Amino acid sequence: MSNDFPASVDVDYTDGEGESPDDYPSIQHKIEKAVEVTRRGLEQYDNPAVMWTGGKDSTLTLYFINQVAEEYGYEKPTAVFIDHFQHFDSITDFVEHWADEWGIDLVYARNDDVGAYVEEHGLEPGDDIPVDALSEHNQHHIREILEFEEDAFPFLLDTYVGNHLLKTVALNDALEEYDIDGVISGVRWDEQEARADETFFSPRHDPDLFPPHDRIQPILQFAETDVWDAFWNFVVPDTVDAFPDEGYIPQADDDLPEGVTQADVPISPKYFAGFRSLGSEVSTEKTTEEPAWLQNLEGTTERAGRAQDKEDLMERLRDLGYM
Ligand SMILES: Nc1ncnc2c1ncn2[C@@H]1O[C@H](COP(=O)(O)OS(=O)(=O)O)[C@@H](OP(=O)(O)O)[C@H]1O
Repeated sequence: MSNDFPASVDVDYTDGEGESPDDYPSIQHKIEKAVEVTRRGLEQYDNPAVMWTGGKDSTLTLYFINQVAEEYGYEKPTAVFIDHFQHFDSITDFVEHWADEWGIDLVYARNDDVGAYVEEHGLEPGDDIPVDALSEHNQHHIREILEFEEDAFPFLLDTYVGNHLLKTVALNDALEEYDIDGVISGVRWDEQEARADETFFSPRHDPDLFPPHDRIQPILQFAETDVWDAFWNFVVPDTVDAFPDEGYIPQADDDLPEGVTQADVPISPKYFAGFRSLGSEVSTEKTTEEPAWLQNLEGTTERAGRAQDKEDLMERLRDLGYM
């Protein structure tokens, strides 16, 4: 691992070590830290980018970026949406609408080689993709990096080969193409065991695995319930004039302030419909129709249906560059 990348960056890679959401006892403490990390990130990296899915975590992260950029005069980073070909349809409409509204340059990262095979053969999620039909670049990842020996793998996101090719390889290629040195993402300590030891600035410097870069993770300290608190008390009132400044928590999609519709609120319609997290169309389940923020957040799971979370799959994917 190279120790001199990026030479000019001055961040503390141990910041957040051994901490958990409880070390930030109020929403104010959590927000203060998010702003501090975001500000340092925008200041220290030449070309940071934010990983944005339209999900609640990355949208909250983008809110802090917008605030910091506007207050301190930084350029807003490009937002990278990794299109893995299995998103809910409404998600791209959501990100395009809010990118436009917030003046964000949005780019799509895709593994085009896999995409072309899927398209040409009309594959559905779960169908097999033969390894030897893919490019040398993808075969290198499958054989040398993942050490996967079978002839084919399923076109599914939440699997070892599928997730790596559709998301990590697409991300790595985008880092290279846009020369990105800081990847700002919305990962949180409480959402996944494999993310519980992350620090606010985290190095990814091994050039054999990815274009060397750092991860900037401003909302590690937010538990799921804090994310919703931040939305209804800060993000939404700051974005939608008709919302009271002191915050307001709607009980349903028809319980918005006079004249406001769901489309005016920077929260994906999927959360209004009861989804707690937005993975892929085939891997994400909802267990109730109740809006996400009203569900029993502490007593039930946020990531129902995510096969990635099984065994040590997430750990292995993350070692190879996943978020
Ligand atoms: N496809 C894609 N495109 C761009 N950015 C992405 C992508 N997948 C993950 N991320 C980034 O990682 C954050 C956490 O993602 P998740 O926990 O929902 O992802 S997953 O469980 O690993 O699928 C995620 O934030 P949220 O999606 O808001 O949770 C992003 O900052």
